[in-house]
This record gives sequence, C-alpha cells and structure tokens, in this order.
Amino acid sequence: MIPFPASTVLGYPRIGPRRELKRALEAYWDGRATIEELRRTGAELRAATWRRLDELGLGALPSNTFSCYDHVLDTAIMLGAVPERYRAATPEDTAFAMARGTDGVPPLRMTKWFDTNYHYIVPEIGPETVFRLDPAKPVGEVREARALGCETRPVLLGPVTFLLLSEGGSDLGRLDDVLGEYERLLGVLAGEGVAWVQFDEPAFVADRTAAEIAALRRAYERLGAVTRRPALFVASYFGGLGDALPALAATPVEAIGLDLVRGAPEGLGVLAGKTVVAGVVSGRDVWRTDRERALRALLAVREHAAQVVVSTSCSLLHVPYDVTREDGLDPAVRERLAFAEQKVAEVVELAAALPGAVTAPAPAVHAPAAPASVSGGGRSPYAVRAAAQAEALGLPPLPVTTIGSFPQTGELRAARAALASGELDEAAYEGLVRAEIERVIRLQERLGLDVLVHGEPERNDMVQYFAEHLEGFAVTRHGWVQSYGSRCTRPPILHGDVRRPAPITVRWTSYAQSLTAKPVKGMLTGPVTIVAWSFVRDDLPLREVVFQVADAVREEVRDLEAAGTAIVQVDEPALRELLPLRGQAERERYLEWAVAAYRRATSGAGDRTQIHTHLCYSDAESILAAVDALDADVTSVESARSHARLLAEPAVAGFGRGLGPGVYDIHSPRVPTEAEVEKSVRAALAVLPAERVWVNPDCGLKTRTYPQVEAALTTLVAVARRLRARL
Ligand code: MET
Ligand SMILES: [Zn+2]
Repeated sequence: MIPFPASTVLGYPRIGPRRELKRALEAYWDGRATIEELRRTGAELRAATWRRLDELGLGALPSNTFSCYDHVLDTAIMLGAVPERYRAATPEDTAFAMARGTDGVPPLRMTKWFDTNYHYIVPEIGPETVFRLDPAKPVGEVREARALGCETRPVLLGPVTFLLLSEGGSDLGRLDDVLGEYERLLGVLAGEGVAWVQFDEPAFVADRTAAEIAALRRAYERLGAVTRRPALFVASYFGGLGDALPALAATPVEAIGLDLVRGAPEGLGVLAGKTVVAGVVSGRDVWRTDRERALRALLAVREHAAQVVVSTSCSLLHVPYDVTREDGLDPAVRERLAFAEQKVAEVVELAAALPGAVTAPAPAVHAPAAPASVSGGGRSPYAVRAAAQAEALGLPPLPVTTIGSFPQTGELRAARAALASGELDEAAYEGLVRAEIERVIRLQERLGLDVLVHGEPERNDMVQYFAEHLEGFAVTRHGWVQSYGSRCTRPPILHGDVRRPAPITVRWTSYAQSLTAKPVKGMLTGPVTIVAWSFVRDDLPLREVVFQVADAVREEVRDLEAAGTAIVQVDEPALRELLPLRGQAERERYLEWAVAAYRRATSGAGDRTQIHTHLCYSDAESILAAVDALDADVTSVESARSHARLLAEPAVAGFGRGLGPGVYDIHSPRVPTEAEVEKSVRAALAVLPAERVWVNPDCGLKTRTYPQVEAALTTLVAVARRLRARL
C-alpha cells in the first residue's frame, strides 16, 4: 500500500478570493494587460491557494486545478486536440480562441459541467485529430508548488470522461490513442518525482453502457500496467459509481474517490486493498457538514478499504472562498454555513477525529411532504390562446425580439455599488435605471424590433435580483463562484420559507411600457432556475422548495398582467441542470414536477397574455418533450452557438408552440453577417411553420457592448423583414 496523507480536497476555487483572475483575464482580452501580467496573477493565485491549504493543515495538496479558462479545454490542449483553426502563439491564446472564437472563427460549443452551473468547452475530436502530449501545464504547476515547499498531486481529467464529453469522441473510438498520451504523461510525472496523480472520471456517475464501463476498466488496466508511474487515484463525484465501481476496483489503480454525500456507501466489498478517498464534506453546497453522519460514512468505508482519506465530495470549485468575510449576513444564518476554507478545515478535523470516532444512531429521515398541487389555472389549450394573442398583439410573422438583458454599462454597475455603500441614494439610483430603460426602449424602436424588453438594468443577476426581493433568501457580498471563463455568479442562499412580500419587477416593466406603443415583455426568472442557481436548504425536499418559489413567481406574473403587461417571459435556463444524472425513472419524475412547478408559476395568466420561456445553453433537444409540456406560448433557445444542432433533431418538427432558435451567438464579440442569420432563420423555417418561428439571439445581451448589439440587432431585423416579404 502506498501511503496517502489522511486528508485532501479534490480541487479548489481558482478565480481568486477577490476575483483577481477575472480582472486579469478581462484586462488581457481588452489589451490593457500583457500575457506576462496575466501569468503573474495566475501564479500568485496558485501560490496563495497552496499556502492556505497547507496552513489549514490539509494533508495532500492538489495541483493543476488552476485554469485560465476551463480544465476540459486545458486537457484538450495538453493532448494536442486543437483544431487547426484555433492554433495561436501561446497556449493561453489557443485556449481563448477555442473558448471565445476569433475574428471570423466561431468558438467551440460550451455546455454545463454535469449538473452544476459551471460550463466547460466541448473539445472537438475528429479522425484527423493527432494526439500529441504537451505536459507543460501539469508539470509546471508541480514545479511551481515545489519551489514553495509544497509537494502536490496533479489533477487531470481522466481519459474516458475526456472522450465521453467531447464532440466526436464519445464513441471512444480514439481511446487507445488518448491512452498512449496518458501513458507518456505518467512517465513524465514519474520523472518529476510525483507520488500520486488524480484522474477525474465523473462521467461514470451517470448511466453508462456496459461497453463504456468495459472501456473504463480497460483504460485503467492499461495505465496501471505502466511500469514507472505515480500511484493512480481515480476520482468520481456528483453521485455514486454504480456498476463502474467493481469495474474500476478490478484494475490496478491504487486509490478510488467516492462521493459519499450523494452516493450511498454501497458495494464497498470490492475495495479491499485499495485506498479510498472518501468524499464526506460536500463540495456542492454551503452548509456545515453533519459531523456524525460523515464519521459514520468514514467508518463504513474503513471496514473495507486498506486506507481511508478524508476528502470533499467533489472539487471546491463550486463554492465560494471564505464565509468569514460575510459580515453582512445574519449571524443565525452564517453559523450554518461553510465555504471552501471552512470545508477544508472540516476535512482536516474529520481526519483527526477518525481513529477514535464513536458512532451515533442514525437520525430519522425527513419524510417528504406531499407535493403542492398544481392548479391548472384558467389557461385554454395553445391553439385557443394563440388565436387570442394574435388578435391582442397583432405581431408580424417572424417577430424579432431579444432575451431580456441589454449591455450592462460600467456606470450602472458603479451606481449599484455606490447605492450599496450608501454613497448614492435610492432616488438617484432609480433615476439612472429609468434613464437606461428609456435608452434601451428608444434603441429597440429605432432598430425596429417587434417585442421590446426593458433591458434588465436594475438587475445585478437574474437570480440574485429575485433573491434580494424574496423572503427566505440571504445574499452574500463576496460569495463568487466561477460559471465559465471570467464569468462568476454569486449564488444566493435559500435558507428558509420563501415568500414574496411585494411586487418586484412591475414598476420597471410598466415604466418601459409607458414609453412605447410596442409590447414590452415582462422578464422573470423561473422557479427551477432560481433554486438551481442558489445554495438550497437541505432540510426540505427540493421539489417543495421549488414549489414555494413557483408560488412567488405566480404572484408576480399576475401582478404584471394586472398592470397591463401583454407578454411575460419566465426564464428557465437551468431546467435541465437539476436532471438526475442516473436513472430514467428518476429523470422522468424530476421533469414531471419541474414542469408542474413552471406551469404553476405561469398558469395564472389569461389566454391573451403571451407566456415566453427561455432555455439557452441547456441542450434543450434532450428534454424537448418536457419543454413543450411547459406549455409556454413561445420558447427561445440557444442555437447559433451550437450550429443549429437543435434544428437537426427530428423531434423539433413536432414541437407544438412558438420557437425562437437563437440566430446570434452572444458569447462571441463577433457580429453575425446577414447571410449567417438568414441561413439560421431558414433552417428554422424548414422544420417549423412560419407563424411559429421567432427571431432572437441565443441569450441575453448583457455581456456585449452597445456597438456590437446595435450591429447584430440591425442584422436580425433586416433579415426578418426580407424573409417576411417572401412568405
Ligand atoms: C441565462 S438566461 C438569461 C436570460 C435573461 N433574461 C437575460 O436576458 O439575461
Ligand atoms: Zn440564456
């Protein structure tokens, strides 16, 4: 048995406690900083992390958990899987080209990392891909940490998960080629004197075919057979390994990591002789660990394993840095919380407590309460509503609209900060927001959009804003979590019963509507998304929490309607995110209640009120039937960025309501050409009746600049007008 220190974590946040990496990246992209400055910030953040983990007493430190953009992208670059069109002079520029596109070259697809709100770049692998290892990044980090006096364990995405997540790689046809590079990597790391290496294989907590599980086994048999190599630690997370556990245990890998927060400690008999890295401290929530429960799980594992290492259930990438900085939080809420630093301390403490631990009886399981009933509301079937809305709204065919947000100016962000710190009063702030709404309305009128939005200038974030106005939520000041690249979110903390004390959005929407004769869409965030992008209390079944939020949204929809809003959009970009990773029956059960919650939120509206929803980067094609079942009159989805993958789906032709497949990739600074937009709209017209096709961007415009938005929307309107004339 190769000794493994008593405690570790699977990974750590990398954006910086004060979002230093975000600032450095954006400065570099804007040409305000050099690549050396960006690299220096990265090195400082890595050093600070290793020092801090060491100070907290953590036994084994990870490295290579840092990334300038995304670790899946880094893995592709490490393996040489870089499509020719993205090759640049430095590895960073290559990564940025793949993630963000360059002039004339659209970026690679981006999608959610399992059921988290982190997004990874989908590698593109083709028959022409020549894998060629460049170990510079993991080796560089090992050396860098060593120079600081820290021995580390490089963390890498495992070869099988890497391929399963890739476009063109998921049939595993290239597994042997990739394994050849991983074998070389093991040799290089051994040469560096690395004792342990961590390969992440989270893909195996989802349903996998027998062939995929056999491939996992074959991969680690091969890597295990490398003669000169570090000890192998294969980590799984976001659930239990199921049938993949015995397969993995049959290989020569020395350590296996299990998520014991989400996965039950079952089937552990196969772990004899192995080191088990036991994930008992959750990396997915912000609650303090239940110490007794964690110790029971550790003891259960210790009965079977040769060695037990206390760890987090997954990387701490998904939680903020440090709760002690949150001095604005209600102390009664704060004392229930643990962020990354506190979780590391818990891991260390549990490892110290383990040898003499005493078991306590298991607490009673919380009995799930009956689901809130779904009121059907007064809505008629779609065809009836569509006729009523056509009459009420009088929209042209191929209506052009946007998803809600307009560019967030630095001025507004500064004003919000000044309001928070008391330097700006409520009335002055309100004046600035109103001025921005007016500018956005005038712009849309000038450009000729058909359904306008107020631009969401009052919102820092589509979930946080609602959390700030609902009871039962707390919001943090510094609790940032990486979403993708330089983008971070500050998930609210849903700790109690949810209630809406007063209308939230009505005054902004009404003000916008007062400025124009065109319809202005009211913009709300849906119950599933509000919950999915928050850290949620764990003492109630999730479904019940979602229904509480649905009731609050329902009140807002009704108030908007009463104030004269003819179109209300309730966004659910996270609908697919909460989908259970394992089990068809579980997924169906989830979709059933998630859809019910959405309908509860929206079905209070009358037939003449048009309900829109928006799903963006959610692989909508995989849950199309559920999306249809939401019964929204119009659904907008991302499509431009994924090159209209959705429209290639045969099931789309059966979609029964209005659909706006995005024709403008808002993640790229690039403005699409008229020819590109026309091609996208035509692709939609080829599968859907013209009266149900909408023209809109992939998502909100808040990350773009006004010149980009103006150019892109001008293009959308021109194309819609041209095609309309030919219908
Ligand atoms: C991530 S979906 C964003 C929807 C929101 N209405 C916006 O336009 O920003
Ligand atoms: Zn979106």
